[in-house]
Amino acid sequence: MSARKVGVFYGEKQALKDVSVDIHDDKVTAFIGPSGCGKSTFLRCLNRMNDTIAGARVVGDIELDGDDIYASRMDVVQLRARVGMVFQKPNPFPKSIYENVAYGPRIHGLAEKKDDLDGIVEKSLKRAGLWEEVKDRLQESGTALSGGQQQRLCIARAIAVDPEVILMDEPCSALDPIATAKIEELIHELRGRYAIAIVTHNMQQAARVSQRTAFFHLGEMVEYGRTKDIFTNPVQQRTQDYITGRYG
Ligand SMILES: Nc1ncnc2c1ncn2[C@@H]1O[C@H](COP(=O)(O)OP(=O)(O)OP(=O)(O)O)[C@@H](O)[C@H]1O
Repeated sequence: MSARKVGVFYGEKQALKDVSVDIHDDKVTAFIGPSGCGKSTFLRCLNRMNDTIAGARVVGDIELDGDDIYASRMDVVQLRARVGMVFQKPNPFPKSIYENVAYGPRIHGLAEKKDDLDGIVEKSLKRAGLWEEVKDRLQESGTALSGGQQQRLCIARAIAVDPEVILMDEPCSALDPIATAKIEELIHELRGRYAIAIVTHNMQQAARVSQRTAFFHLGEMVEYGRTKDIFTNPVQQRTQDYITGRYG
């Protein structure tokens, strides 16, 4: 995906200006920066989730495989399958584990027969690292799982519709350290198969999981580059100040 000169307004107020970033196929891209700098606002531009916020307006260009995602002919439901999203708080549907994963492929017509659907559910749960824990209880409610399991279920749900990109908005902030480590491990495993963009408050996490990092401050994207360079040799003073803990 590529974003060029993206800006977002909430009513009259401009929350984000002139952001240009590439999300590479085989890399994890982290968005870091202090609270309120616009990381989540930018992430939501990438699958048009800001469309759901009254008064939000997006300017600039965002392309997925060369297609303008804001073009009027773009099918937004289809787009959100191609660019899946995982939120801060795990949000499984109040349905069975099986249904949480099967719902998307069913409405997108990805399975003709029950066997096909079973196969997609199993594959998605395996890729999300949850299969072994739930294979004997697929009919139990998704909401009865632990927080970390629920978040992996949400990742399986995103994977099930065969996305190209997965967006993660602080996916570990509601989880304990063990569940967090599992999600980070999973991000490593998913890289290569999906392009991943992750918003995180946690700089150590960004350094651990990503290969590219974009640093946001006050609605601007201050610096974007290889994660190693951003954390060891940033070009901008504001990046340096943030990573050394002077603010945020
Ligand atoms: N729905 C909304 N309506 C109005 N203003 C909003 C809305 N969502 C975000 N904003 C404003 O846009 C700016 C950027 O917010 P955003 O949530 O994108 O920042 P963030 O960097 O993700 O912060 P955090 O790390 O705290 O989640 C903030 O000033 C915020 O108050």
